[in-house]
Amino acid sequence: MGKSHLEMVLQETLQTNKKICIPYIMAGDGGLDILEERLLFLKDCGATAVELGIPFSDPVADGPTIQQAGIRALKEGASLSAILRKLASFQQPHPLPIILMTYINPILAIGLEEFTGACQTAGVDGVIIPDLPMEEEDLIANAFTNADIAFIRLVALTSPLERSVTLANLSDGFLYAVTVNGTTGGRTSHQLHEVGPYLQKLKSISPVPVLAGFGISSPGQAKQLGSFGDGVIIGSKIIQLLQENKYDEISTLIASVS
Ligand SMILES: O=P(O)(O)OC[C@@H](O)[C@@H](O)c1c[nH]c2ccccc12
Repeated sequence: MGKSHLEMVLQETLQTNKKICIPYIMAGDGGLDILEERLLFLKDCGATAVELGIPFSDPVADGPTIQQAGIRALKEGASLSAILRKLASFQQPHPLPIILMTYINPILAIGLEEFTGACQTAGVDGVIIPDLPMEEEDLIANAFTNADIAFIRLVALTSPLERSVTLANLSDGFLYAVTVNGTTGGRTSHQLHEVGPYLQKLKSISPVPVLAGFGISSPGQAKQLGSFGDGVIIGSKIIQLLQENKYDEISTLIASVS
């Protein structure tokens, strides 16, 4: 596979000695009509790419903030198909690369081929599927490779080294390093004596950039965790600040990473 749009944008950021910041928002939270505006806003804040959550009824990896955002989005009628149709209606290329974060069920419900085709039409650059174990990914991974969609793998603090190496080598675009044992959501601190060496180790073995995610909720944390690898992903805090209309704080949080 040639270098994807996502890979190029990430590389450009790192080449200018900046860290990568990928905010996560829930598609359809606040209605799908404000999605385009939010993408532009995040771009203006200096985000490198955006991780766009697909609301799902059984979000096993998510804490309360994202669960609530998912419930709001589902009430607004947001579904995987509706979100892909909406993205397809925006001007392309999108202001920044779009990575869908979806559980596997919604993909299987619309069908793998239908999904990859709709992602291409919608200008989706990458996909994260947190409940698809490496052992069961073959069919799906091949479909993404053929469609030129980056399939981003996750590693956990508890992943044995050998497994992390395999995942890092498989991962397209970047490697998502989960920095807590638990669900998504803001925490005031991380176990840095454990997380620091974990991120540094991943960085030393990974051919793609390593991004830290889960529990980052302040500029200080973002800077600190970003410094061990290539950048960070911030979800729950961004969702909370959007909900409170605290746009300046979002801007400060994203700017703190680079
Ligand atoms: O919300 P946090 O703690 O900042 O974590 C990032 C996260 O929101 C986003 O990447 C994400 C949302 N839901 C997920 C499920 C699994 C893995 C990752 C995610």
